[in-house]
Amino acid sequence: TYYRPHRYFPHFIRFRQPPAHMENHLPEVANPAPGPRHPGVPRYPVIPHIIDATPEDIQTIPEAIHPEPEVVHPAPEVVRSAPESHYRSAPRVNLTRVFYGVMFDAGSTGTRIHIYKFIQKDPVELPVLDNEMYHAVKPGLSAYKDNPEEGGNTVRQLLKIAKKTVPEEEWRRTPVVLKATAGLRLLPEDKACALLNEVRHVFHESPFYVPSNSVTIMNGTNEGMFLYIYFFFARGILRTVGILDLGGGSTQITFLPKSKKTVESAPHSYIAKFNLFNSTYQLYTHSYLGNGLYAARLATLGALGADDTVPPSHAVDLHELSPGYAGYKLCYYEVMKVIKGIVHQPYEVKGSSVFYAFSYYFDRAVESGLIDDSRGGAIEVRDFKKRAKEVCNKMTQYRAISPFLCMDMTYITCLLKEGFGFKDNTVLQLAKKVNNVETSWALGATFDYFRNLNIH
Ligand SMILES: O=c1ccn([C@@H]2O[C@H](COP(=O)(O)OP(=O)(O)O)[C@@H](O)[C@H]2O)c(=O)[nH]1
Repeated sequence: TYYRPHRYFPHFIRFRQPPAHMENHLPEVANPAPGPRHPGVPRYPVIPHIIDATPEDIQTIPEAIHPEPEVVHPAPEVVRSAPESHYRSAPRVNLTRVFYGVMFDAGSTGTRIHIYKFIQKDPVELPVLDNEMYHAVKPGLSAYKDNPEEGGNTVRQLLKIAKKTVPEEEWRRTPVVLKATAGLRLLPEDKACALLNEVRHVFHESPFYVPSNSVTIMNGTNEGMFLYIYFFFARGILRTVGILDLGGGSTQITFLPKSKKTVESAPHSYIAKFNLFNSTYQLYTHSYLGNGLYAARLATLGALGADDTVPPSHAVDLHELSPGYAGYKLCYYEVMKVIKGIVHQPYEVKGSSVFYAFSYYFDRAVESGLIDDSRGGAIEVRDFKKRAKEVCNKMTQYRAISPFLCMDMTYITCLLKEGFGFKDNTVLQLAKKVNNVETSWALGATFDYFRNLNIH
């Protein structure tokens, strides 16, 4: 568990209210539409609309579609002193509101809770993230597919942290939301439903506000898009950034295309649109289900079942399965089967953009000694390849670190080169945190959820 006090929304960015007709069309979340107030439904501070996700029906918009958000100089933080008579005639109203949001990330390899505290000084400004409490448990919910009650217990444990973090008087109006990713997407429907129902039950037992549809399986497009939104707030820039995310069950690629050709040559469903600061943005984003690191291991070993994303504990490396069958080249040949013909090569990755790479890209780069755990760092695609060769050809040296390191490093190299089509010299910026904030789609999703909860 850790507690991260920070304010990372660039406070110089003022929000401009988008047109009222803009609606969110997130397919998997049927959030309550703003409407008449219902008894028992908490009221939230006015949160400006920030995201418009419309995965389908994209029109090509002109090349210059990516304006920088308007930068407005900050209003002075310190309130100037006024004569006493002024206070008497016009007392100052404190518009500052504090509110919380609890987002669960039910991933294939673990369940994580993000407890966000927001401060909004003015209803027309974007709220500022004051701090975040984060805790993760392993394994993920999908590991409890045959025992949903146990899965529910992991969520119950994490909710205890939320109760300790959120002041009691705020519980009733603090929403709890869980979004599941690849682990549950890969389960048979009945098993996934049983787990989601159990979580719903646990949520309703809790003193928090449970919005309708607060427990869902998120679609891959939104996973990529919410991570992008997170990145925007963490970095304060939207231009020329690409993101690669490698989870246990799925892998995502998301970037803001610079070239019209990228949009035109991409499969229709890979282009998503959203609205931020009154501007429309088009993203290239896709999640490859079954191409996460753990799922790829199983597929390479020929052991992928429909409802498995985590290898059994007795799983062994490819080299152990086939004595004498060692070395980078042979491993590359095997993992290639998991990628070939599945992964689309966007037109633009051949260019010189820098891509940020998170999650298992980061973890494996650390384990193989390519980067430092605390600092992260920039490497080239060819560095993954070089280190993969070293690891595979010196298995005895690396086996103690991870018996799967050769396969994982080879898979990452193959995914980047043969899958997405990156050049050897493409720079990958590896990070666990951006501006001291751990990378997660959870923040983008929390903002989107709050907008929909904005019941007047
Ligand atoms: O808040 C988070 C959530 C996940 N991860 C990383 O994401 C990877 C696993 O993702 P997950 O289990 O969610 O896989 P998915 O279900 O998306 O395939 C691991 O490297 C985690 O350390 C992380 O760094 N921070």
